[in-house]
Amino acid sequence: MPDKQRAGSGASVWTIMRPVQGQIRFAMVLAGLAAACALGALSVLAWTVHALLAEPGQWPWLPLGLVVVLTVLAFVLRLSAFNQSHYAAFRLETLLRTDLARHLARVPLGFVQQTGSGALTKVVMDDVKALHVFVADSTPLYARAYVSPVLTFVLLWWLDWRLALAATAVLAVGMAVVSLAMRGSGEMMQRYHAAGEHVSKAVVEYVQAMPVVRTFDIGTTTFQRYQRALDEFMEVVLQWYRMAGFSSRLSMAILNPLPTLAVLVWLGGWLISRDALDAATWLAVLLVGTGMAESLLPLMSLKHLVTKTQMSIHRIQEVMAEPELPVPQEQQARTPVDGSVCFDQVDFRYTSDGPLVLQNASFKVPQGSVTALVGPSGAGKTTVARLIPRFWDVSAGSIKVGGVDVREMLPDVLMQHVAFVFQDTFLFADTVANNIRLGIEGATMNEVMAAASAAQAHDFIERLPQGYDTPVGERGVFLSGGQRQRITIARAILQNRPILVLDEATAFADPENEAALVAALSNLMRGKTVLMVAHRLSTIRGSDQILVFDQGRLAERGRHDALVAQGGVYARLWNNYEKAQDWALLGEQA
Ligand SMILES: Nc1ncnc2c1ncn2[C@@H]1O[C@H](COP(=O)(O)OP(=O)(O)OP(=O)(O)O)[C@@H](O)[C@H]1O
Repeated sequence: MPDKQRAGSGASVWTIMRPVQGQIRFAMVLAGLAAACALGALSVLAWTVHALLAEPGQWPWLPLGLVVVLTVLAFVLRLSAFNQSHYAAFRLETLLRTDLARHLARVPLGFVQQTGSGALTKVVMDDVKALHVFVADSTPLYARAYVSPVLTFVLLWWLDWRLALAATAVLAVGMAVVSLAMRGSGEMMQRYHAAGEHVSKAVVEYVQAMPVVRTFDIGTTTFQRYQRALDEFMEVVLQWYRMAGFSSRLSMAILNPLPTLAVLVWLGGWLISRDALDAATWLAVLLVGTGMAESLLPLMSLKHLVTKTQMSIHRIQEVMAEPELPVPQEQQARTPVDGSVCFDQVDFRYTSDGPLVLQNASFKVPQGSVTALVGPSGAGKTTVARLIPRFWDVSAGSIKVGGVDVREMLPDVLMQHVAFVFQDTFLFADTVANNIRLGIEGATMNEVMAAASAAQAHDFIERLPQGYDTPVGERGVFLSGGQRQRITIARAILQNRPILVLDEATAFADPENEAALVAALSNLMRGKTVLMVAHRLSTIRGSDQILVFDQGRLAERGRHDALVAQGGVYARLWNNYEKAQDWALLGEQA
C-alpha cells in the first residue's frame, strides 16, 4: 500500500461509510449507553453491598431493583446497537455494490478487460464483504472500548481520586509495554495480507492456466510459482504469529484485572488502616476498577481489523477512482445520420506514458461496404476495432460513426448503431433463447428462431435436450467454440444494427463448423457496414477495401488485386499465406 494511502487511511475508513454514517453513529451511541448502564449496574451493586453491610437484616430492594433494571437495559441497548450496526452494514454493502456496478458500467471497457474479471469480482464481493463485517461487528465495540475506560475513570475519580490514579497508572504502564511489544506490527500485518493475496493470485493462475499448464510445462513452472508464494506466506505467517502471539499474550497478562486488583487492594488496605478511606468506597472501587483493564482489550484486536479493512477500502477506492468515460449532456448529444465509420488522424496509446499503438490513422468506411483490417501480429488491428465501441477514447484525432464523433453521442445510441462479434464469446447462465435475445427483450420466439437459422445455429439448438430453453453457461450444456460463436452471431443478426465490427474467429478445427460459421457470417454481414479484423486472408479477397496496418500505421489501402500488385506489406503477407496453404496441402498429401 502506498504511503500516501497509509497516512490518510484513518480518515478513509470513515469516509467510505459516509452514506450510513448516521446509523453507525446511532449504533455507537447505543453501545456507549450500554457500556454506561453496565458500569452503572456495577456501581449500584456496590451500593447494595454497602447497604447490606450497614443493615444486615434488611434487603435493600431499591438498589437491587436498580441493578436488575440497569443490567437488562445494558443488554437491550447492546443488542440494539448490534442491530443498528448490522442494518448499516447491509445498507452500506448494497450501496457500495450498486455504486461499483454503476461505475464499472461507465468506466472504459478497456479498464474492465485489463483489470480482469477475477480481480474486479474480488473487489465487488470480498472487499465489500470485509467492510460489512467491520461495520457490523466493530463499530459498537469501538464505542465500548472508548466509553468504558473513560467512564470508569470518571467514576473512580468521583469515588476516590487516589485509587483512580493508581488504577490508571497500572493501565498506563501496561499499555506502554504492550505498545512497545507491538511496534512494527502494522507493517507486519501489511506483509501478512500482501503475502496472502500473493497466494490467492498464484492459486487462481494455477487453476485457470491448468489446461495450458498440463499440456505444455507439466505444471512445474506454475506450480513452483504457487509453491514459492505459499512458502513466502508461511514464513510471514510464522513471523507474524510469533509477534502477534507474543503481544496478545502479553496484553492479556497485563490488561487483565489481577494487577489492577492487587494494586487497589494493597493501596485501599493501606488507606483504610490510616483511616483515610471508608470500606464502602473501597468495595465500590474494587468492583468498578477491575473491569477497566479488560475494557481496553478490544482495542488491540480492533487495530488489526482496521488495518485489514483499510486494505479492502483501498482496493474499492482504486476502482472508484478510475475516471468514467465522458458522456455528453442529453440535450447536446447527437445521433448518427448514416451507417458510415470514419477515423480522422487517430493517435492512440494505452497508458499516458506508453508507446503510440496507433499513429495518425485516417480512413473512411462508407455505409454498406466491407472493410478488412489486416497486418502482422501486434500491428494494431484489434485496437482499431475496440476503439469504435469506446473501449478506450482516442489520444488524438477522432472517430466518427454516422458522421458524429463517438464522444458526442450517448453510449446507448452508439450501441444501437454498432454490433460487435468478438472472438471471446460470452454466454450468460440463461437459456439459449434468452442469450440470443439479449438486449431485445421483446423479440418473439419466431424472430429468435429466424435469427438462429440465419446464423446456422437452429439445427444444433433443436438437438439440445430442451431446445431453445436449454440453459447454457455455468452449469448449463457444454457448447463447442463454433457453436457459441454462432449463438453470438444469431444475437447480432437479431439486433440488426447498421454497423458491424467483427473480430474474425481464428480457424475452428472442424471443417463442418467452419463452413457453418462462414455462412452465418455472410448472412450477418448482408447489407451492413462491416469492419472486420481478418486473420485468414482467404476470407477478405472480395472486400471493398483492405486496410493494411504495420506497427500502428496505416501502411497500405486498396482492393486485394491492387495491393498484391503493389508488392508491399500486403503482398508479403499474401505470399506467406499462400505458402502456408501450399504446405498444408503438401502435408495432407504426404
Ligand atoms: N490492453 C493493452 N495494454 C497495453 N498495450 C496493449 C494492450 N492491448 C494491446 N496492446 C499493444 O498494442 C499493440 C497493438 O495490439 P493489437 O492487439 O491491436 O494488435 P493486433 O494487430 O490486433 O495483433 P494480433 O493480430 O496479434 O491480434 C501491440 O503492441 C500490443 O502489445
